[in-house]
Amino acid sequence: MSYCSSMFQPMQHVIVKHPKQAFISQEHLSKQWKVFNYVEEPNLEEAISEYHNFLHILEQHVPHVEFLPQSSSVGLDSLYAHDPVKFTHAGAILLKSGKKARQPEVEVYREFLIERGIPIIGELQGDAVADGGDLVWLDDRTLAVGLGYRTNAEAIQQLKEMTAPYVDEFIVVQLPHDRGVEECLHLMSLISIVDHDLAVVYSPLMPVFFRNLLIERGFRLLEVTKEEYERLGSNVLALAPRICLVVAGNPLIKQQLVDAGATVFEYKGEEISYKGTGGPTCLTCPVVRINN
Ligand SMILES: CN(C)C(=N)NCCC[C@H](N)C(=O)O
Repeated sequence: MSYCSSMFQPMQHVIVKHPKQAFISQEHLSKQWKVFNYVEEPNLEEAISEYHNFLHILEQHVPHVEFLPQSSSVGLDSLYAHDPVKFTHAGAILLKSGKKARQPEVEVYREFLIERGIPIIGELQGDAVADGGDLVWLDDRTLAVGLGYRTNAEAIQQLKEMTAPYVDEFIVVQLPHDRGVEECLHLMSLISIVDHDLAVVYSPLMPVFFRNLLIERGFRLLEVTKEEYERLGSNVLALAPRICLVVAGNPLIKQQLVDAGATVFEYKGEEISYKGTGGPTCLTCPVVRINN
């Protein structure tokens, strides 16, 4: 069995978490949204309705969708199932979030993966911190890792050693300070790969060397505007090559994707994406994508 080491191959198996299990109740949201640095308090009923539509699209394309359980040890951000682990060709690496309030999430994942017999190939140790949102497969032998507030140099060293058998090129990408340590900025906030030759990017926050490297590798870059970056327009989930899922309200990038030959699905993501700064890639943890 080969696990996920791609951002765009057809998704076969994905782990998600339902907002009922992550947000729990409106009372809980009222107490917790500031603790987790959300833009505003999400409305639970609306969040459930948005998630229903999101899931409908996901289930039409992905044969195996699994749900993380509710747990009193984790908070609102557990909705963003992408971050506590990263899949490689051989199985999952357990991470430790650079956001302290998210660190307990990995224990729920450990149990979940063990129960299902999904292999865990490694785990960050000591002071190392990293979020799944900072690890991007450029192809199945090339891993780009963002070095910023969520992923530190110690984690990068450990990840490099752990992934050595499966990775020919390990690229470290310096992330900017931008709005500071409290805000969520992952490498995946700046790039979404939607096919072997197509990526959505927000270039103003990207180092020149990385942008040039993407072009040299044959990626055509679709540029997101500042306004659409703020609305998570650069966070595009590929369900399969050029089959994309975006947060509604990003017409410019949607049109660019369509013009580049992509099929684009959209979901309303005010409560489940915008308010918690987590787009469709953040809501999903792909376990298996078939290598075509
Ligand atoms: C894959 N990407 C970019 C993400 N997972 N981002 C979402 C994380 C949002 C959460 N409120 C946080 O602060 O961690």
